Amino acid sequence: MKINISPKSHIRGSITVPGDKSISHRAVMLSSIADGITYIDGFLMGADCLSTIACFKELGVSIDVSGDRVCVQGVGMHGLKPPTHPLDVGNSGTTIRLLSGILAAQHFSTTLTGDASILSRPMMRVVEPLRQMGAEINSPDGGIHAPLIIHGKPLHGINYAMPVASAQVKSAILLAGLYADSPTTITEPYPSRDHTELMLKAMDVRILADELDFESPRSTTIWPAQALHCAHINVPGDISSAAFIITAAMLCPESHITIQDVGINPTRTGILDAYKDMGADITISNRRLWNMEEVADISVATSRLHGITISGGIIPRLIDEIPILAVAASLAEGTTVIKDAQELRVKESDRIAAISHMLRNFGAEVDTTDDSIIIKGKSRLKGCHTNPKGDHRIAMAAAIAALLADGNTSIEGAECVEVSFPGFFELLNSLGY
Ligand SMILES: O=C(O)C1=C[C@@H](OP(=O)(O)O)[C@@H](O)[C@H](O)C1
Ligand SMILES: C=C(OP(=O)(O)O)C(=O)O
Repeated sequence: MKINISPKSHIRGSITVPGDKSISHRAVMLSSIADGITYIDGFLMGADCLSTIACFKELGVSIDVSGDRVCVQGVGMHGLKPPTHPLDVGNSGTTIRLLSGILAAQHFSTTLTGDASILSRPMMRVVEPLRQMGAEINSPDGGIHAPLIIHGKPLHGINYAMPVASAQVKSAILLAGLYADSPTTITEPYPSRDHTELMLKAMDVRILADELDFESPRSTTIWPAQALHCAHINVPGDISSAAFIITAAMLCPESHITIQDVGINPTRTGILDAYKDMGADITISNRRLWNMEEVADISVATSRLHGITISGGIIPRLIDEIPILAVAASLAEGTTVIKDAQELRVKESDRIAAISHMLRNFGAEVDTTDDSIIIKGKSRLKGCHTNPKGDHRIAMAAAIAALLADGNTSIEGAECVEVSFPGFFELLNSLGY
């Protein structure tokens, strides 16, 4: 599907964004292996989270969807059934990696596969620690890429130092650790999102993490569990989706927007910190807790931005927001340098290459290295024809750039936004004029 976008002069309104993708995945996974029924409200009906639901249905869990409420009839930690054919995770890295941790401990074998992007993403980062725990995981190339063939085994607790800060790897190990015969400790170089830990804690699992210090390694220990208990999960709005609207409001003239009920877990708010450092007019109000997750309303007004340099511990806290941050940087005064971002090379696409390709299409000045992006502001963006090649975050970043460019833009294959933000274009249309 090709979408045409013309510039907008104002972005105004009071809105909500769809549910958090990371929390939605975890809600289905954990309630499936919990005892009893769980109601999940505000679930993200995006393609990635629907893949997670489809996989658990194949594993014998009864899951009903009505509106944005999901009802999961938990089968207990040992109640999953062997699937009759390979499980398809679609485009979702979170699904394949977290599910690997659960399947490694089952009494049956499963094959996990996905789309072309998934088949090219690195899997050894989960295969290696799960093998250390006793799992048997194979693939045609020895575990480097999916399809993964997982033969469930009795697992042992391990002490594991993760080479990269990745919530998917950490969560896979924690989920396997639920089933192990002794405690498991994981240390990450910097804290990554901790939704799995908070949800497990809310389900009465014994789990303990170091105090949050964004610039230091963080260790987390999980003790084996007998059972998980849950009844209701309210999913907050996804800050990664809100970031696109926040950016549009900061950069369009005479704009003001409030986004209600957004998750502001501190392991996810790197984008707000970076934007504030760039001079953004952002206010957080109405803070409260939903199932141990912090939630708030975020208000943003048109802002004069300047370039910044970011590196180290903030990177995992805004990893999915770097495509849209790069658009903001192209319109900020001065240069922005994003360092230590090598993980972007192994997302749905090589996002370092994709960001620079997309921004150059709009006429911005961008340089890259193996692990960094350097953006020279302040460009005058020019409408263009661009193809995000199936990467939802690149497509949405291009759409926001298009609102701010001179002339019209067309985005090829724009339907990929459904992966994480169903209704994105409709929402954008309803906000500006
Ligand atoms: O755990 C999660 O829900 C996610 C973790 C991040 O990936 P990594 O763990 O690979 O950094 C992020 O990019 C992804 O969109 C969602
Ligand atoms: C990287 C992403 O997701 P995943 O790894 O789950 O495919 C993303 O949503 O930007």
